[in-house]
Amino acid sequence: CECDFKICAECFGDAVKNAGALCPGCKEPYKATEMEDLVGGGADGGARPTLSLPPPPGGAPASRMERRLSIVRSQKAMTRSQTGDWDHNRWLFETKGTYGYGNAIWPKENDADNGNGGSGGGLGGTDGQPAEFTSKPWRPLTRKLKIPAGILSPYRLLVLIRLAVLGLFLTWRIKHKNEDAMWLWGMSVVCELWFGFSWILDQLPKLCPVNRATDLAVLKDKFETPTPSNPNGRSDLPGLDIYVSTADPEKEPPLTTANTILSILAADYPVEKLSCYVSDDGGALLTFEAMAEAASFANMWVPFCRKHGIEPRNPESYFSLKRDPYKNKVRSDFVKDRRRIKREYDEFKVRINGLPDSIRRRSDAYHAREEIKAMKRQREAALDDAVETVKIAKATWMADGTHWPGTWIQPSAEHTRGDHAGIIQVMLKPPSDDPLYGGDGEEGRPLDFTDIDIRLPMLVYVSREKRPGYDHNKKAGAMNALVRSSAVMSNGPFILNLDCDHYVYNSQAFREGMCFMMDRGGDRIAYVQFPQRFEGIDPSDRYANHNTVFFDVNMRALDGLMGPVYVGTGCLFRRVALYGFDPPRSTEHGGCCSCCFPKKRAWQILMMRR
Ligand SMILES: O=c1ccn([C@@H]2O[C@H](COP(=O)(O)OP(=O)(O)O[C@H]3O[C@H](CO)[C@@H](O)[C@H](O)[C@H]3O)[C@@H](O)[C@H]2O)c(=O)[nH]1
Ligand SMILES: [Mn+2]
Repeated sequence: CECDFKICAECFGDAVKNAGALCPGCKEPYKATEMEDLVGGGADGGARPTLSLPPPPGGAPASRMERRLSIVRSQKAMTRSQTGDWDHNRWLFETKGTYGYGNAIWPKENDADNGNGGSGGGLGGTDGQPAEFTSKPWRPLTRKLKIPAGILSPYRLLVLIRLAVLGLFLTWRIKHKNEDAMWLWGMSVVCELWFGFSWILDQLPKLCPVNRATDLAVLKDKFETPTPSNPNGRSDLPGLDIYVSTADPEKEPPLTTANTILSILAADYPVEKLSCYVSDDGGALLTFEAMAEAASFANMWVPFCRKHGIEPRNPESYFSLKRDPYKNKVRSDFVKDRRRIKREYDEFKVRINGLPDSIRRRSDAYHAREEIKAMKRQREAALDDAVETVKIAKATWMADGTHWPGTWIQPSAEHTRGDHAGIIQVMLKPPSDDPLYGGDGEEGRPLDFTDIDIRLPMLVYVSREKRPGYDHNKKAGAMNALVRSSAVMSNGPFILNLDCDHYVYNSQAFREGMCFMMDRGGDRIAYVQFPQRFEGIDPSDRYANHNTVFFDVNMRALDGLMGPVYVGTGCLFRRVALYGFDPPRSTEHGGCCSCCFPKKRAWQILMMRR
């Protein structure tokens, strides 16, 4: 199959026998040519079974097509950010109605509420489907959308004019030597040449930026719709491991980390396929207990988000939204539920903020007890000797009355930041495979979660071992430790990493990322990166903290070339890509190659299957 999903020869043989078999990778029917090649090239040659494959689903009726595309509606209301401030990013790009496809940027309110995505989808206008969409015999999960020539051509022209001016200037500079100050002249020529060269390097990728759109409805169709082999319509999406790194509970408040975790646990992705790993490089009990609190609050927060389609699913941001929370909410008990959750969240905050104190008090109490014990023991052991003052290290104690293996508040040997044991603790155990519905609001349960799945994804706390004399490589080291530890626990084929101060703004984002990975030819993609958006920046953004040029111009432009650079966070990886294999072949992007050399390609596939 074109997606190169590897299956063993026998399974493929079976698939060939069953007419209409789908490739388990991209859920597309196998193409007849591949099968003929396989059978023809097989050891026994000869007998070719006649195959009756279903016709390619290219000519789907227009009404279905329309349903799959959501249409960008009024742009005016969207130019205000969630804090109510003027949003330059969006104004700059969305006024054309063509910007922002398939990215995690502020999901449209209507989509967020009806929950079934298409959030990235949409066409610049209402006119028909894009050519990329209709020309393919299969239904693509993603589309590449060209930037309209009206926007790009003037920009290219400007680049050309500047290039010409630059050329003229440099010739003038070189031709007009300054005899009085040759050194100065030489140096400025070298510098100007260098600046010119680096400017060209900077401009070239920008000549062909791309936008991408995902189609969440197709993803749902392919992976989550009941089929004969999957009558319950259980999700077939791949496992996803989310890594959150935190290093220091003083600089990175545990409340922020807890909010990040909550936004991940509440994301719209099959619960049994999602696992969340927190890496704590500080090895702090404070972070550990904050995560435990978050896990317990999630029992309420996550079903609440599912029930009412909350966006964003980070409680701190949600409760500080300036817009009307009751808009587009249909369920009559929303007001009551929201009020209740708000109160619970406030109590949760108080608990988290009280943790440092409670840990200290607890440790003091245990320490006093230990000291008395030690004193007694000493008195019994050496009645006559001169009694020395007992001195024991002041440990940090866990709630169950044992020493915390990580960093202690008062550092002592083997309990400092750079020297402590490894800790791994499952905070939420892996959920059952089938949905577990909550009960009504009675029996002590605060909210009515009838028909709402109340399962939570797995949550694991990891603090890697650290010893003096080793280079722990900061965040990269933490990521490595998580790659290894998650490999023996959930081993999700995809990995997404986030810093503790970043959260998932759009609950559909994981699905959107997966569209790229599961699309035909997606096996050649090592990672998909989300742009970063920032909150709490001053309204006029005088220091350009939104970093718009970087995320929305440079990175998109590089995407049109060979792919953007990795920026360190918010990145969805294919796990095997991190395992150090050779990159996949660089030729063959489908298109012309595959139609010119069908034979060769079929053979290649065949070889790999063997
Ligand atoms: O020993 C360490 C040090 C840092 N971190 C984590 O690494 C992340 C990023 O560190 P930070 O100091 O916040 O760097 P920033 O400059 O804010 O981060 C940006 O730049 C980094 C690289 O320069 C990227 O790794 C980050 O993803 C990117 O957000 C945070 O989650 C930290 O908790 C660790 O896990 N262990
Ligand atoms: Mn940071």
